[in-house]
Amino acid sequence: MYKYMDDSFALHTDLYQINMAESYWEDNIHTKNAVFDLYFRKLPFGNGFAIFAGLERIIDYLQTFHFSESDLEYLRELGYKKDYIEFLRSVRFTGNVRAMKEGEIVFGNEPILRIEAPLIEAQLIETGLLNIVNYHTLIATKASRMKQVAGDQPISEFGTRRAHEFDAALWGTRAAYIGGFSGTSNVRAGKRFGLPVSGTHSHSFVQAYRDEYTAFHKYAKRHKNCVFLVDTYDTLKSGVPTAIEVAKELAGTIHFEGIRIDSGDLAFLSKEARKLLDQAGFLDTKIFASNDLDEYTMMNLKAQGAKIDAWGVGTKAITAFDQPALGAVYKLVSIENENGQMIDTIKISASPEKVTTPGLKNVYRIINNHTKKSEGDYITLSFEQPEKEVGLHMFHPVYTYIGKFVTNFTVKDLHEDIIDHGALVYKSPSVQEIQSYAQQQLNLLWEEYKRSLHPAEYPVNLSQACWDNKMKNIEEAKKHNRKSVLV
Ligand SMILES: Nc1ncnc2c1ncn2[C@@H]1O[C@H](COP(=O)(O)OP(=O)(O)OP(=O)(O)O)[C@@H](O)[C@H]1O
Ligand SMILES: O=P(O)(O)OC[C@H]1O[C@H](OP(=O)(O)OP(=O)(O)O)[C@H](O)[C@@H]1O
Ligand SMILES: O=C(O)c1cccnc1
Repeated sequence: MYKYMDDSFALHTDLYQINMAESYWEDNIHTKNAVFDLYFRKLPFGNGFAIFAGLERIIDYLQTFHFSESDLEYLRELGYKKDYIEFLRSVRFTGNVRAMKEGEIVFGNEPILRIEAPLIEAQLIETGLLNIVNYHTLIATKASRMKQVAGDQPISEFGTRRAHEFDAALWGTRAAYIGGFSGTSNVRAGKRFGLPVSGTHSHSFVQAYRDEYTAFHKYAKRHKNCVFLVDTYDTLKSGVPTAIEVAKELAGTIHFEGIRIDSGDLAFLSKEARKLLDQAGFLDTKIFASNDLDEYTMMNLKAQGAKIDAWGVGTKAITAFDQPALGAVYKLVSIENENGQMIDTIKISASPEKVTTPGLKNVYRIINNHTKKSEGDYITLSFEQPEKEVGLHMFHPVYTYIGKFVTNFTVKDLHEDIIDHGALVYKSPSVQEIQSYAQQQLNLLWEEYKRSLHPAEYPVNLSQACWDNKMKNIEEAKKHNRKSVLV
C-alpha cells in the first residue's frame, strides 16, 4: 500500500537531525568527538524520584543503527544529494555509551546517559534516544507511585487496550513491571520479556452466556484458577452469591482464587463482598479491584478500609494520565576543536535550571556509611575521584549557600559502561532483576524523598570543580556572545 518498507529505525528521527548531519559532513567536522548528556530537568507527577527504564531498547537501537536501502531511496526522493546519501549508507554507531542501569533511581539534572561519539552519530541518535527514555522512564515512575500505595499487594497491568498503540502497550507494560507491578494481562509482553501474565474475564463473557451462573460454570470447566467478575448485573445481590454458589458446587475441582469488582463504590462493595465470602468459608479468596484506578484512588480506598487484596490498573498507568511527558533533553556538553582538543560547551538560559552543565562528567551516589542512606548525588568532572576524598562539600548548584560537608561515605558510580567504541560490553539483566534492583535502590533513600505527596527535594549537587567549570563557561559564553541573554 505504501511505497517504502519500514525496515530500519534510522529515520525514526526529526528531519533537522539529517540536515544538521549533512552540514557536519559537508564541513568535515562530522568525525569530531562529541559528548552529549541525556537528562530530564523536573521530576514527573510531583514525585520525589524517578525510575530509569529503556536501556535495553536503546542498546538494540544503537547496535542495529543503519540506513536501509529504502531509507536511502526515500532520502534521495526528498532531494538529498547522492554523495551524502552514499556516506549515510556506511553510518553505524561507533561511539561510547555510559548509562545508569535500568531500575536506577534517578533525579533531575543528572546525566542518565552519556554519549561520546563522532558528532554525526551522536546527533543522529538524539530523537530516538529521547523517544525511548522519555516514555519508559515516565511509565516506570508512574507505576512505582502506585506500588508505593499497594505495598505488598499485587498490581496487574491491564492497560494495553488504552495505551497509545502497540509499542506503547508492549514497552509500557515492561516499564510498569520495572516500576513494581506484579505482572500483566498482555500476553505478547509475557512472551517477549518473560513477565508473569494473568487474567480474569470480562463482562462480555457473562453477557454472552446471559447469566452469571452459566458463565462462571463454563469458565471453571476449562480454568482451574478462577477469578470471577461479579459486577455485571448486581455485585452483592447476584455476582458474589453466584460466585460462591459455583465455587461450592465445584469444590475440589477449581481453586476459587478471587472475585473482581470493576464498578460502583469499590470500598463499600469490597467490604460487603468480604463478609459474604468469609461467611461462606472462603477466607483466602481474594478481592480484586479495577476501574480507572490510580495511586490517589487506591490510597483513598485504603483509607476507607476497602477490603481489596489485589489491583488491576490500566489507563492511568500506561498513559501516565496526569503527566503525559517527562521532558528529558539531550545536550552537547563537550566537543573536539580544530586542534583535536576537547572543549566544553554550554547552553545559556535566563532560567538557571536550563543552563547546561559543561564537560565530560560522572554521577555518584554518596552513601553515608553509618546510616546506609544516600546523602545525595554528586556530579563531577570525569577526572575527579571522589572515592579518594575524605570529605566532600556538597552544595546546591543554584543556591550555593545550601550545603553540607560529608565524611565517612561510600561512593557509588551510577554509570556503567554499556557500549565501548560501538561494541556492546554490558549484559542486560532480566526484567525481574531490574525490578528488584529498583526496589533495593529505593532502600537507600530516606522516607522523606519517597512520599508521594510533596516529597523533600533530593540533593543533586555539582562538585566544586564542576561548578567552577560551569561558571567559567558562562563567563566565556558571555564574552564571546555580546547578545547573550544572561546579564
Ligand atoms: N469508594 C470509592 N472511593 C473513591 N473512589 C472510588 C470509590 N469507588 C470507586 N471509585 C472510583 O470512582 C471512579 C468512578 O466510579 P463510578 O462508580 O462513578 O463509575 P463506574 O462504576 O465506572 O460506572 P460504570 O457502571 O459506568 O462503570 C472510578 O475511578 C473508581 O475507581
Ligand atoms: O480501568 P482501567 O484502569 O483502564 O483498567 C482496564 C479496564 O479494562 C477493562 O474494562 P473494559 O470496560 O474495557 O472491559 P470489560 O468489559 O472487560 O470491563 C477492565 O474491566 C478494566 O476496568
Ligand atoms: O484480566 C483481566 O481482568 C483484564 C485484562 C485487561 C483489561 N481488563 C481486565
